[in-house]
Amino acid sequence: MKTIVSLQNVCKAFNKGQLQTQALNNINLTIEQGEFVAIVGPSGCGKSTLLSILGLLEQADSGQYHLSEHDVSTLNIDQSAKIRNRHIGFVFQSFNLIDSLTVFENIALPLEHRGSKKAEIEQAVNALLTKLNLLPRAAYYPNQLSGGQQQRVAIARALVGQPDLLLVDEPTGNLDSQNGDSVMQLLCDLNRAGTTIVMVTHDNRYSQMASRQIRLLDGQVITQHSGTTHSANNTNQAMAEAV
Ligand SMILES: Nc1ncnc2c1ncn2[C@@H]1O[C@H](COP(=O)(O)OP(=O)(O)OP(=O)(O)O)[C@@H](O)[C@H]1O
Repeated sequence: MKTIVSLQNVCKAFNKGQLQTQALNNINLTIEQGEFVAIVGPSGCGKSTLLSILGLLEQADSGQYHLSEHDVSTLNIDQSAKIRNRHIGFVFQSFNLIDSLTVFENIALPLEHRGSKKAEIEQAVNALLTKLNLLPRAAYYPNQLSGGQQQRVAIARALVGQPDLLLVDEPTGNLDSQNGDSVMQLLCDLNRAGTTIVMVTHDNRYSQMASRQIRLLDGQVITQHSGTTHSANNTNQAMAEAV
């Protein structure tokens, strides 16, 4: 099995005036291809910082980060952007779609940045629109969509470049429970089809649907549990049991 993420002794501190916060303290973590990992823990324990480092939005102060076969511990901004575009898809709680672009154009963005050919972009975007039941909304703008539809567009945008790793930050945080459940169902389906996912969530119901839960406290990994390998049935069962 291919290792997608390898973190060794990763530390990250933030300085504000005289105050220093050790957001991550010696994190060691390996994530294999095809895993669905939930990162959980109380507010301030370092979940978002860890996701930002995994997504090359922040750099660790010390330690090693290998993403697929690349040592990405010490990249400059341009190198990080290039690796991020090729290897990482990011889904945010607040969707982060561009309001002035249509659904199609939003999803196409990562491939536009990559300089892909028009025909290739059309094929990839249309395939995802079909897969995620968004084809009838291709020409809509984000503010003409429900929250659940917007999050599906954001997921399509994150996937269009066929990343090695999908990073998902509180994907259901801005959604009602029905739309939240359907976005989680989509993530489980994508994982079953092979997508490697790391998700930060406060929602115990949803973290149980991942194949592994990593619990942080004060910037350290305190426990790791393997959950059930989800099938369509036990995804529904996990939701039902957790209500
Ligand atoms: N840019 C920053 N400047 C200063 N301190 C920061 C910064 N970002 C995070 N921190 C601090 O680092 C620690 C970890 O923050 P982080 O946002 O990673 O936690 P979290 O587990 O994601 O919290 P939440 O669940 O509330 O989103 C916190 O104590 C936070 O105050």
